[in-house]
Amino acid sequence: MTHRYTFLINPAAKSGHAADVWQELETYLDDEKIIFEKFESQAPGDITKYAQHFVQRQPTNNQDHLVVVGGDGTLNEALNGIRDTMTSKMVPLAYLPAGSGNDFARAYQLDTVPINRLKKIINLTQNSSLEPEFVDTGVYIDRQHQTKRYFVNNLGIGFDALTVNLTNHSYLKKRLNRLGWGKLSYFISIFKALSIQDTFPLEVTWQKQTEYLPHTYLMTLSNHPYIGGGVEIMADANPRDAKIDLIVIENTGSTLRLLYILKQMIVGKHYRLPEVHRYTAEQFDLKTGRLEYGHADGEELGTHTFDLSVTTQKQPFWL
Ligand SMILES: Nc1ncnc2c1ncn2[C@@H]1O[C@H](COP(=O)(O)OP(=O)(O)OP(=O)(O)O)[C@@H](O)[C@H]1O
Repeated sequence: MTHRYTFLINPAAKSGHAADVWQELETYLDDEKIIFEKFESQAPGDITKYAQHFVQRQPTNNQDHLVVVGGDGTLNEALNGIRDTMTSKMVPLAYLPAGSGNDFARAYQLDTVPINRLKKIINLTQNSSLEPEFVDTGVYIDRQHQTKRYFVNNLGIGFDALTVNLTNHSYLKKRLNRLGWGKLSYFISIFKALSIQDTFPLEVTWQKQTEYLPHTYLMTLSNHPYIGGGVEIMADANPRDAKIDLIVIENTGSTLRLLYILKQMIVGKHYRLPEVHRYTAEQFDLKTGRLEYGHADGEELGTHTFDLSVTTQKQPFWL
């Protein structure tokens, strides 16, 4: 039976580098006479719509494959698209990393050389003895806005969300991405965020326990160890255990102390510090008491107080 591929491409990922990646892939697909169709996003939100459309029209055979080309934000959009639809179909996702952070690719050790990754996806999907792997994705209900959304990597409130916001709006990001120094814009934003971010009260409830953390600086929920393009914030987070991992870092002292905590985080010794709180559970309820930035997979959630219920759901991926 013939395999067909639907590619959802975000040409704007990595400040336009993904468009070049796609050109190279398209040439290969044509040369190899692989049957495919492509949908290139014109604006944020398009990938979600294309993914919904794929699920709605997908016949019940497993010869039709959905491949996402872009960064973590693009993958987030695709995941939300396939889950938004009312159908109970579980659509496996294939992902070809072409973004700046690529934390999903890092977590699952995906090949980041585009042609190699494409060949792997074709191999995986055409080998009838292989199955997609079910791994954890985060699902959160925003009680204030009555919405339900999904994330592939992490959801953050406070310092890392502010850093995401500053990076996304940084004029340097584009330039540095073009030079291949995309990470530098993230580091510059970290320093800016350090001078802006204040602490906020957070209430964490899990397994019938509640903890109140009045001086929260950073709060990250994650399916796997990485945030921000390779910062190993929770080395022991397991993306296959049907549990969600949470880290909260409080700031009760000076900026110097904060820098020390962040430095300890980079070398993986932060868990032992009293300001660092680490949890793993099947479900969390989280409430913040001040206006804060939020993000999910680097996609901005706006600035507001948060009242979230977060758990995990398995999603099949061609890894
Ligand atoms: N055609 C488009 N033009 C502008 N922005 C787009 C377009 N299509 C999608 N987007 C938006 O581009 C943003 C960035 O995408 P994405 O996160 O995939 O790339 P990235 O930021 O380079 O990579 P990473 O998240 O891995 O660091 C997303 O918010 C997405 O909604």
